[in-house]
Amino acid sequence: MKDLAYLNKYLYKYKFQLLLGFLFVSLSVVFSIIPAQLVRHSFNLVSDTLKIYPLFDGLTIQEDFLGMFFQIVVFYGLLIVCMALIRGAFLFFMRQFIIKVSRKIEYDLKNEIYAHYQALPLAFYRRNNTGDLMARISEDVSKVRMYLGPALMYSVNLAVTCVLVIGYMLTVSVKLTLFALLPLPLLSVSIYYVHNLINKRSEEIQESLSSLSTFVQEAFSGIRVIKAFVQEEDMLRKFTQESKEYKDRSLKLTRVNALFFPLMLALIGLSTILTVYVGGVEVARGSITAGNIAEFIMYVGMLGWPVTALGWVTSIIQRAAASQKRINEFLNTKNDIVSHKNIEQSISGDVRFEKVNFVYPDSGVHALKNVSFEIKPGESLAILGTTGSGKSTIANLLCRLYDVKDGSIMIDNTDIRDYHIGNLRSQIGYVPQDVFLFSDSIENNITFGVERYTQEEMKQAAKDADLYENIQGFKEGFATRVGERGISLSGGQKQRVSIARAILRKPGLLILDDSLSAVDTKTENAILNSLKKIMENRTSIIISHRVSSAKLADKVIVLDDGEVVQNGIHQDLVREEGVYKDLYEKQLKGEQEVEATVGSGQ
Ligand SMILES: Nc1ncnc2c1ncn2[C@@H]1O[C@H](COP(=O)(O)OP(=O)(O)OP(=O)(O)O)[C@@H](O)[C@H]1O
Repeated sequence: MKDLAYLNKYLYKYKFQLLLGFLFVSLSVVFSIIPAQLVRHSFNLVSDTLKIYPLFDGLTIQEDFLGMFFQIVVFYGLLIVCMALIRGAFLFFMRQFIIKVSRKIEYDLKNEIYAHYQALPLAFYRRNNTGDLMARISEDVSKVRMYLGPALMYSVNLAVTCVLVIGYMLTVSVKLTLFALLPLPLLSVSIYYVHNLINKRSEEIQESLSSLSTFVQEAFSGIRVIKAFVQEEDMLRKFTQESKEYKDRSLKLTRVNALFFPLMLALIGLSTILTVYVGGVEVARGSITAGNIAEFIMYVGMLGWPVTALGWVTSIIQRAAASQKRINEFLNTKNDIVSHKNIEQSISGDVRFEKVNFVYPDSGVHALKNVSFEIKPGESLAILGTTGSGKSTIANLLCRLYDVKDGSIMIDNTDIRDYHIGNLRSQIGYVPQDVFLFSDSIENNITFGVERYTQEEMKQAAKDADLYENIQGFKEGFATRVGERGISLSGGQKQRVSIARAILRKPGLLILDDSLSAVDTKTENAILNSLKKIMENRTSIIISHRVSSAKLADKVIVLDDGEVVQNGIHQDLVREEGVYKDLYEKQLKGEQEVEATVGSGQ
């Protein structure tokens, strides 16, 4: 329960609307009690009239008496209808205020969680899977909203109804009140259990549904592999199995759901029977009137729903508390990548690694060992190495996706940890290894994150990334949509959109993390030559497996198992015995073989 205290700040924010909502709840209860009392009066009136009427037998006054009696009954009827209308209006305002507040808090909470997610470091995303992140911002927030809206509303309704109705019932007859209320706690407890069962079954269904959707989503994304491996039949069998699981669980829920209303009606019915029986005995004794029985039956009806809601509300609150606990776990996760000095300055691209050792906090992998190198503004550095040797880790550290703990990284003679993170990142053009394009137009993908740009600048970025000609070939040019519901770009085209995106920001530091792997050597050379012009007074880092990418760079470092094993310039390194020369010869031989095959037309 203490987890839900986190939401108090929001309840406080909307306190006036909530208080108004609670006022309307109370008024609606008052206006549901008045009709019951009017019914008692009219019942008593009818029974009194039935007693008096025969006394006027044979007198002319009997006709007038009857007329007056009907008028009064009609008057009572109209009054009851009016009360019902007024109550209806209050119920409307009650929902308008309380449920609206719950929706507003749901909106605020989602925004808060999303903003917090975005601030958290990459390590957080590696620890938690996407499904879990999504569940907390959607399902868990919805469960919390049930507490803020319906649960609060019905709790207040229950409290006011119980105080007013039971209070009044006790003044009429303590004995009748006790008998009438006897089955109601049973109702509350059984609804609590039934509702918990319903929740359990619903969660099972939710699980089934999410596994079914994951299955379908993977099957559609991987349709090429499925067709190539002729697995359609097998996939259909698995789908049918998942689907059957979902159906069976849904049927189980339907069975429990069917229990809800009969149970409620049976217990309220039991209350009514007890009221009529015990009330009848009391009327015979003359301690209460027939009107009292009629009004008690109405009271029992009025208490039925709030008492049912008590079981329901208890279960909602329990679930909301569990959900809020999960949300709080994420909200309390601290971002450990922080700057104390928050320096904001434009960088010229002087980069220095000084004895950097880096161990990934989540996996414990020692990715960089004593790495030192320096790049001057305007220089380009190629980082080569075998897979897993730590190349991308250098890019991660430069973008401050992780912070270095041992050794230091200096940019323009300032420790990278002293920069304002947003300011630093906005000056880095980072093209990650796994290219990501949004389902949007090519233009929006290129200009992502750049607020001001001219069409000319955007086109120039596309030209420098050797992409312009390709885009001209598309019917809608830069407005062509990519990704889902758009066209599919080739691997090399995607990489070049990503490069154009980085170039357009006119970065002080450009990092290409294996971003030319999907283009041929001719395109690779064209892009690297354009980059040379653009990056004249800036720095570029080209991470690659290919020597062809490295030979145009001013400097090369070779990594092996996190260590710098060679450094120098291409011309020297190809002569020096070592990894670089081996790689160069292997790749040269590969290229010659390809040329020979193409040349002989095989
Ligand atoms: N985010 C991460 N969390 C934990 N461990 C990581 C993470 N990223 C990389 N590693 C580990 O660190 C080591 C170096 O990885 P890195 O991605 O820097 O290699 P790389 O040289 O870029 O490889 P490749 O050429 O295959 O991309 C690897 O053993 C890898 O498993």
